[in-house]
Amino acid sequence: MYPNANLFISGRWRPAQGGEVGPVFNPATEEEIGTFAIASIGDLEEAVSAASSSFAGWRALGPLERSGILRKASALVRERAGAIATIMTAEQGKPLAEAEREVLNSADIVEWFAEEGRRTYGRVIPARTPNVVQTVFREPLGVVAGFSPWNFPIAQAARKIGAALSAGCPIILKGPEDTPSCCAEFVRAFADAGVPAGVVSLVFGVPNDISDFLIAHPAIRKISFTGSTAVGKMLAAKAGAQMKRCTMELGGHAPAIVCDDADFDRAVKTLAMAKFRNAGQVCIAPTRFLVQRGVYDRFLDAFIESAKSIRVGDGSNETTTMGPLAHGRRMEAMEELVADGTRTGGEIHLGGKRVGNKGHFFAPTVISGLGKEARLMNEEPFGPLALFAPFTEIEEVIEEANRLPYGLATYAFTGSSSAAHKLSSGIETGMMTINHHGMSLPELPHGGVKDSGYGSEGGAEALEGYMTFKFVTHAMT
Ligand SMILES: O=CCCC(=O)O
Repeated sequence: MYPNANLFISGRWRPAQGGEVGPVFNPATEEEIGTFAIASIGDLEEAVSAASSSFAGWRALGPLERSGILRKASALVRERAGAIATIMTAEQGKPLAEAEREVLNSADIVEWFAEEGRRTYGRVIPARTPNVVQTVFREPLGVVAGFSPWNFPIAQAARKIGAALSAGCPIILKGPEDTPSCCAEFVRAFADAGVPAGVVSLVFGVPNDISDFLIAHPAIRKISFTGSTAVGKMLAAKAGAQMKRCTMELGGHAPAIVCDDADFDRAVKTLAMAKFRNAGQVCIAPTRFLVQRGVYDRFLDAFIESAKSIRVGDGSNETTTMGPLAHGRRMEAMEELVADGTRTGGEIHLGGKRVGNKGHFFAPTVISGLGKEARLMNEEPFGPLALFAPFTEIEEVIEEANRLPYGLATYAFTGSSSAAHKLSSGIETGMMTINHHGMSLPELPHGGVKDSGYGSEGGAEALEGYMTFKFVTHAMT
């Protein structure tokens, strides 16, 4: 039974003031399975007013008590993981096991922020003159507007809610309209754990209307957005005009570099898993497979074999290892990108087309020989497309990695510490994982450079984004 997604405002679950709703579809069947409430301006006004009123109390509660409430929320999420994962699979499509891992990972994220929020210390700076005390206090910024995406409908909400609340900031989260109910169930854990009214609000609606209203509102002090670079730039511009702090976790086009001396089997296994998890709808997914010439043909063949073993299907079926794309817009995007790729000389080794004629299923796809002008070599595919190209020298692959304006994640496999050092120092990237998949854990920084955004959604760096400093110098009398 799919629960329709309501708004959560002033500590109450309720429909939108005007009763307006939008449809939610199951991407595996294309059937309408429920609805989400569309917030009106009146709803948003109430959410901002409740959040503003809650700020002083939440801040005054202090890190220890806030931590206790967050730990309780995290425990509730763990207890409810099975039920929440079932909803996620129904509305987002990912296989049940992946959905459950995401829910548990989200509980970890909240728990980690609960702990780290207890360590938001200031500092004392020795003064140049006697009887002067110079102190730097770290204070919560105020009410946050968070915008979380449909690809990880809970994990990305967890990063924003966890960081904001542990820092002492109330948050109004605009959840993903394509996958609203699992996000609502996640927020329910905070409500049930005793987060005071107004400290967390959840809204859905017309994204542009919501961002226009929230970003312009004087009570909102910080924006945290995860999504495409195009939308991120738009929101950052609006926020910039209002002098508001932002964390922007945007698109990527990750290079996956495999050198001749890499641990071959490990590289194939790790990169195939990273490419096709969540049907490639992952901001840090490896996209450009840049493989050194000595192992290029063998690696391409082995990767194709690995991709062939993927079982595409309804995520609620236990044997499925890759679900559908989350909505029809992604299917159209895949078809257009592949058509452009073949027009510009790309060779399709595997997939390249939809699977079946019902549901948004797109085959795991491997393409090589794309020119640098191909859209695929420049635009984030956000789907199960792996693009292969050979390289000879390390310097050449660094240049190719840096060619695009993106700089989110980079993967590298090499047995040489000197090559690893050249790659990690030469590539403009927010995150780099060498010889394994080592990103996305709660304690690690998570963010990019260049058009991939700024700020961090993970680690101690994330908390910085929700705090400001106040310097006080005091001459004792
Ligand atoms: O899509 C971006 C997030 C990826 C992750 O948390 O692993």
